[in-house]
Amino acid sequence: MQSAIKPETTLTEPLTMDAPKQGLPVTIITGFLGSGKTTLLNHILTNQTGLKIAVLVNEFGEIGIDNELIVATEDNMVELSNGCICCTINEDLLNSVYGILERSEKIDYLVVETTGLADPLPVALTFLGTELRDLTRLDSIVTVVDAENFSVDLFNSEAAYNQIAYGDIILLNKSDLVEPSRLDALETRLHEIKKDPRILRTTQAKVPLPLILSVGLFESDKYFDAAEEKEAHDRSHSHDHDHDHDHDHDHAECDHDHGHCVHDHDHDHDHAHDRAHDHDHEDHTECDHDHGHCVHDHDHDHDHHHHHHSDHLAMDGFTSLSFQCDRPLSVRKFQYFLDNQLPESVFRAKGILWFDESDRRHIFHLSGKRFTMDDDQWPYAPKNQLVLIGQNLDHDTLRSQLENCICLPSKTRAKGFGK
Ligand SMILES: Nc1nc2c(ncn2[C@@H]2O[C@H](COP(=O)(O)OP(=O)(O)OP(=O)(O)O)[C@@H](O)[C@H]2O)c(=O)[nH]1
Repeated sequence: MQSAIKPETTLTEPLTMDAPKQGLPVTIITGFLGSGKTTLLNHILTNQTGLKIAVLVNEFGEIGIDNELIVATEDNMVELSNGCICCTINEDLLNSVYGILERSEKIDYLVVETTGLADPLPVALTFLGTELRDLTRLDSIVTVVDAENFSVDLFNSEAAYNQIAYGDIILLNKSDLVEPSRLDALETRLHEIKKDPRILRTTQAKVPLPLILSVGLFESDKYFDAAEEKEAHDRSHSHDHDHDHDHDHDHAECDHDHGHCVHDHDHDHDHAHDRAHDHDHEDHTECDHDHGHCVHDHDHDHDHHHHHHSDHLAMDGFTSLSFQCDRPLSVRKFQYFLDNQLPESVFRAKGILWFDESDRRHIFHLSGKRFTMDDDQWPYAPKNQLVLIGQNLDHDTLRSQLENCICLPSKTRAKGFGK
């Protein structure tokens, strides 16, 4: 494991500390797959009243499940991007932020949720190393840690390591799932990665919002030498927050029509030793008329030459498989899939599921070995959307296993398959 990058070596010029930094305050939420980033986002959106918050969400899976998992609030706006913001100072992210800044309605705060596989540093540098530094003020990086699944070796990933190393605040989340002794051990481990970490133990990412928003930790802590006093400016944001309403599952309506398409987007980040820069894009489109939907496969190979962050997670072969279907699944077959077919290499899954046996919308999450299924009402016509993320996935096998979970419409269908 390489040690963390010294931030001062990555910034071309230090910011002047004389003038208080103006601009849109930004909080970056990072953390490994399934740690609770979207849960934290929903906590913020639900409880932070009085501020107009813009949200940028970057997802690794490519069918945009998150837009259905993020609570809809009247005041706030949510933008989703599927571009890969994990790699470099990113045009897409830059453009999305400009889009927000240029809106006529005033936005008070920006929250960026990165994918679980992203190194937060390039995201931070997008705000610090571009013209955005005059228009925004990076407030803090909040890192969500899954207390149950956090692994000792961090998947041998520098991205996961940097999520901890650059977290101004670490939420040790899912503390309900583990013994206190495990929490103590994890804190010890976090101390080894990071001196004086600010660690907050949480369940469902429920943290008092004044502890994580407008705290001005980012600038003062690490990225700039100047031992400047915290600007009074930072403090002048007054919020009235922390009404801990219960979430009432007010799901955003999806007005995107994804058609009947299955998108499959693999990110293969391949860091060769010579750091040769080499992009390899492949697009396959197959149509499977028998099942009445399309299959897009998008393989995305990056080959980076960043000296500092060499070991991306995706280097270890993390890919995502997206499955969509406008016919119901059989509960029994899906159960069989979970119990007997789903490989351990699938580390994370999330889905909106439609079962033949139920008229409810089922929300499926898997992180590590644990899965949960919640349900609510369909705000639109039922369909299935599922994303599986893991290492070295056998996409073809998984896809055919998932297709075998689909209920056969009727005996009149000519071509039977599966049982
Ligand atoms: N038991 C328990 N479950 C939690 C807690 N926080 C989040 N979860 C669940 O963990 C699962 C993943 O949470 P998300 O908020 O979607 O995680 P995420 O980090 O956004 O996931 P990705 O975007 O896929 O990386 C969901 O089923 C949550 O309900 C917690 O404190 N305790």
